[in-house]
Amino acid sequence: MMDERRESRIPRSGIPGAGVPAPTAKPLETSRTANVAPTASGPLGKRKADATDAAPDNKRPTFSSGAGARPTRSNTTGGAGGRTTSLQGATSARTGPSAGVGGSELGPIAEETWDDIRDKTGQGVDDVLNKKLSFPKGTKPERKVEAFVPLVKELKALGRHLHSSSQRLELDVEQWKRHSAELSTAAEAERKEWNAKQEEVAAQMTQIRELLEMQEQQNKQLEADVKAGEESLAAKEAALAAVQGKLEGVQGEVDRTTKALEEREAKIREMEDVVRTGQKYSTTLQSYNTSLQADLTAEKARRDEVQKAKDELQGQAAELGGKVRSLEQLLAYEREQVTKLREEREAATRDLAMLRADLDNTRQERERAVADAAKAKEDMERLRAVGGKSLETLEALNNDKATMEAQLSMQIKTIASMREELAGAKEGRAMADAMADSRAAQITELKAQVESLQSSLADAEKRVYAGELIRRKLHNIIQDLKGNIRVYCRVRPVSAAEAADPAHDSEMSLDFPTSGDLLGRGLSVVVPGNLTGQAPQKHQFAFDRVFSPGTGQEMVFDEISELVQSALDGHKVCIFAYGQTGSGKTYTMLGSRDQPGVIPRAMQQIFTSGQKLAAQDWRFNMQASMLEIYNEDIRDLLSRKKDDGKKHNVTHDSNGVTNVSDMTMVDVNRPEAVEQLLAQAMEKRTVGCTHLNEQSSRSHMVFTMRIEGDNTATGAKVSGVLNLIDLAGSERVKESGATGQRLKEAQAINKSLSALGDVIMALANKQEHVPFRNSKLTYLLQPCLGGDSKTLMFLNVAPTREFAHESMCSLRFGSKVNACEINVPKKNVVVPRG
Ligand SMILES: Nc1ncnc2c1ncn2[C@@H]1O[C@H](COP(=O)(O)OP(=O)(O)OP(=O)(O)O)[C@@H](O)[C@H]1O
Repeated sequence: MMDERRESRIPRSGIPGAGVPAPTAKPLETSRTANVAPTASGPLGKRKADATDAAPDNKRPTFSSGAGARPTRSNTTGGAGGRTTSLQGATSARTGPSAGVGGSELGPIAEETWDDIRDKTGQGVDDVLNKKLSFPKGTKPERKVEAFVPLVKELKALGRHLHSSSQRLELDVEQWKRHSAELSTAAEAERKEWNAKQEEVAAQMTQIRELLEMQEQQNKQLEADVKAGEESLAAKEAALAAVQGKLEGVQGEVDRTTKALEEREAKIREMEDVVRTGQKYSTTLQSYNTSLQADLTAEKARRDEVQKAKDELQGQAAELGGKVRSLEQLLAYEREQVTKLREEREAATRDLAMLRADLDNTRQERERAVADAAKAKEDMERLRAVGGKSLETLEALNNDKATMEAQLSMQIKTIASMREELAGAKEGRAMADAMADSRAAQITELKAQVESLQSSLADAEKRVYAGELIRRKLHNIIQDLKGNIRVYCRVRPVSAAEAADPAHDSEMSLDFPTSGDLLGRGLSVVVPGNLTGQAPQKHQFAFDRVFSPGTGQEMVFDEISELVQSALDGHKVCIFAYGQTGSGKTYTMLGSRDQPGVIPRAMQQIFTSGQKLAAQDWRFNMQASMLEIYNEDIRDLLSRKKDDGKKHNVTHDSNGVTNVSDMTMVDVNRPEAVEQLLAQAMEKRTVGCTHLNEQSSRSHMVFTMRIEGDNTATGAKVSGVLNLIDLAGSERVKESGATGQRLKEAQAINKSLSALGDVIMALANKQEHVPFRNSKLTYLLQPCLGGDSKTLMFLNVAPTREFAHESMCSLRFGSKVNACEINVPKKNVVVPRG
């Protein structure tokens, strides 16, 4: 700062005495501060004196540091003395070794550079130049000269400094000139280039101007168009405003429609999702179905094989049974023989004993006779000896002896023959014993054979039963997968009254296949011809199962027990009986005390299974309700009052569970409780005598059981519903002979059944609208018919020709129902997390 301040005092016109013109003060400063490079304020711009910044740059001149290099202090450092510029300094310099007097004496003094002096004394150029020395009077000239020496040195140094600065400046100027010439050349080239570019730009400008003119013309045209457009727009806007009003009105409608549409679309999307999922599921199910079908076919083949084996075994068993019977007869005969022989042997033994006794007697008698003869001989001898005995006595004695001897020989013969007989009897007994033993061995062997045959028969029967169970399960699975309503057709037997009634055509109109694919599934009906000449016609039908008249209640229930079971597994199950009046619906669903039907058996099964499942920590809570639909009114059959007068409404919740308002729900936990409820309900149910059925149901009866189960160990929950429905029978009003109240009932029944027919048709034809709401019955059955319930219909049919037309109608209806697809039944199970 100090330097700058001082140096600024250098006159701009130049340094007097330096002889170097200073173009401006700046070059001087430059030489002072950086004598190797022009300062930033110089014409060449700022340049660092740093050697690393010496990169060649064509546009900037480079300066050699040699010529302008500032001498280093060591080069210039002289002795310590002679550096002061003041008198006081001169005084101190006097002690220096170089102190001398006069100009010649200045030569040997080491020359200080101006920079050293300036640094040391802090003087500027002006200070030195303007320095004046004054001496007191009488100062000796030598002293004065001495005093002038430092000033001279300073001036010399300044002179040298200015000289070298001027040289450097000259060099700089030289370089500057060179650079300037280079720049001029470059500038000239650039100017030429620039001129060329300018010309180019001018040409472009001309083009642009032309374009602009064209654009302007177009703009004008456009403006005119816009104006015309604006006018027509204004006109249109006016028209639009008029339409706008109308449009706003329509818009509201459109908005509403759009909203409805969006809702519909959302629903459609939802449905599509459901359909897609369903399709995926269906594909999976189809493949599963195919594999099940294959399994079923294999199972059927196995069943057929087993059946064949069973038949063979049964044949063998029958044959063996015959053999066993004949052997048993033989055995009985042999036993009889053995008994007889035993008796004979005992009789022979008894005879022998008697003979032995006789023999002993005879022996004794003979011995006695021999003794008597010996005595008589002795007597005779004695008489002869005495000489006086008569000849007659002797002869008599001889005769006695002869008789006795004859008797003896006869007895000996008898004994011999008796001995022979005894030996023969003994032989016969031994033979009989041996025969009896061999027969007994044969019988044991045969018994073992029979037992083994019976056990293999039992095995075969077990296998047949197991195969049958598998078939039934597979059938049920397939039914579930198909999602169809199952139809089991049941044909009742001809009643005694029908058989006895001469006016009743009690010939069978139905026929059942005895073999082949439709065995147990098919039936044909012959519709008799009529007076108009129409020939009798035979129609074939096939259902999921057909029960011929001989089928008992147990077997029928056996076929649906799986379905009932699934209510306990959390499914909605619906079983209903349909058919003409008197065809056996109530018999099938309720049965009698001796022959209980589906409802009591289902209850029994559910309670038994529930108890079994208790071992696996399941607890069930069951509630029952019963209602009838009579003349389109719902009545609570479990209400204590005869007619509670309540209006009952049917609703279905989002899970497809049906609720009927104000119904009596009874907790049931044992089958007997259900029996009581059934008895109570049956007393209340509307039943009447008709021409066709003594105890005809005049209403549709619905028994509902809700089953809630939870597993105390796993926390799983199930919720199932079992709907068991006994529909009122369809009837031809004319033939039923109904009048008055019965006629009204019949009409209501027929109306609701025809509504059921409409619903079935709509479902079978996959119509968009299904008229569930057309009757209380169809609305109540909606989840069973159109939902995800497992549904089965008993199609009850009367067997005789009398009812052939009604049977035809029922069978056709059954086929339609069988074709109805409902959703794949789903289980209501909550499985706890983790
Ligand atoms: N499978 C069967 N075996 C023996 N008897 C039967 C069978 N089916 C029905 N019956 C008898 O036939 C008669 C009529 O049966 P049921 O009352 O069950 O008919 P329904 O279809 O319910 O008639 P409705 O519609 O008039 O009520 C009854 O006496 C019943 O015992």
